[in-house]
Amino acid sequence: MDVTHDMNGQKKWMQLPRNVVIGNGVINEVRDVCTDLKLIDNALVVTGKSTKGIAGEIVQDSLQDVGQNVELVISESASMKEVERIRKHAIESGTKYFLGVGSGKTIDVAKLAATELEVPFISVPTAASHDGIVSSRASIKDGKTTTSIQANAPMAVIADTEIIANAPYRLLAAGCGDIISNCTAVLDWQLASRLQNVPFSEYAAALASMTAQILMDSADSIKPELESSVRMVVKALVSSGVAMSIAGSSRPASGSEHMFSHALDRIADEPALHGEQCGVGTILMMYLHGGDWKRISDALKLIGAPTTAKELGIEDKYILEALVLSHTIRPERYTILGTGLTPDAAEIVARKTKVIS
Ligand SMILES: NC(=O)C1=CN([C@@H]2O[C@H](COP(=O)(O)OP(=O)(O)OC[C@H]3O[C@@H](n4cnc5c(N)ncnc54)[C@H](OP(=O)(O)O)[C@@H]3O)[C@@H](O)[C@H]2O)C=CC1
Ligand SMILES: O=C(CO)COP(=O)(O)O
Ligand SMILES: [Zn+2]
Repeated sequence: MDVTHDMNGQKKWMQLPRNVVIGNGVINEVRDVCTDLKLIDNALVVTGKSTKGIAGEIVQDSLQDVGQNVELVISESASMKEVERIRKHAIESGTKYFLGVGSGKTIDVAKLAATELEVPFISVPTAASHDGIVSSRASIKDGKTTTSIQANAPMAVIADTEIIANAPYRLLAAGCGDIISNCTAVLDWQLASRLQNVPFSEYAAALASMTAQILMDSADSIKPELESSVRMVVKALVSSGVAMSIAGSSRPASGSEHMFSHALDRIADEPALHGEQCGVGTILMMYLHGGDWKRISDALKLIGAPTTAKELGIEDKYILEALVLSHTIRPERYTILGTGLTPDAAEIVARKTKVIS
């Protein structure tokens, strides 16, 4: 079946970005892209504290240069309260479209505020840390709880490879972890389709898993400060985002390994980056699937992404607790975790895969 469903299983339109611009210096093409999309006035740039100076102000200035009214607002968290604050700001200033310029949190807040106001949204990532830069999903965090919400996909994605190559390499390596996690997400989806007859899209699943395989095959060419690496990762993130749009859910890119990451977000004192945790979660869940978990671990190592609790900066006890908690995170999403792991089973998987020692 290859129709798109929302979270309630109702049919809805498949949303894809219209323009995807990837390359060196393409931040200077933001205004041309906006003109092409007939977005000619009253923009709201949502950016982050550090990314304001890296890209937010460049976008604001270049749109002002062509006579647009552009406001800029800094977003510091991805909470619902923050979405509400920015939505109100947009209403008061007559915003006609949003640009999310920055990292994952910033893009999610801008994406959801734009969805609620039913105005276009343009994604301008300054890091390739996960596939939310292109997807029709927004992750909202309230306290320690993360909620994944269906939103409108960006109308355009403008990824400047020079800016992204200059971002801390840790963010790009995390993006690779998020892509590699498609391996177990697709296995979980196939399992749920066989056991519970959940809606399954062959096209979305094939695209998501092929994207992860290509990246793993090229793992030794992903290096810091290399624009060619950034291009490869951004294209893979776009493919993952498209797979989610085809599916109408995050199923092709989020399974048990993401549940493990969401569990860590809830319990760890200082969680690591989303993509880093998903990468380690993929090693663990591939072991549970009886698959080649070592290949996952080797690819992450080649890229320079964490493969152990120590490298994540998370205590072993939280890894074990998260493994036991993971199946409760999203009970409606059937995965290899089934009804859950016992504490002793969690310890075996974590030790065998060398995630803890
Ligand atoms: N919508 C979706 O489908 C998905 C959403 N998510 C969500 O995204 C968030 C995680 O996003 P992630 O990007 O990993 O982390 P963050 O959004 O937490 O960003 C990490 C840090 O990187 C900084 N940064 C970004 N770009 C640069 C740059 N070029 N140079 C220097 N610093 C930079 C940010 O600065 P600044 O302070 O300016 O922001 C921020 O401090 C979570 O809330 C997660 O739930 C995750 C996966 C999918
Ligand atoms: O992170 C995602 C895909 O990589 C989105 O998944 P969630 O639905 O788990 O938030
Ligand atoms: Zn993810």
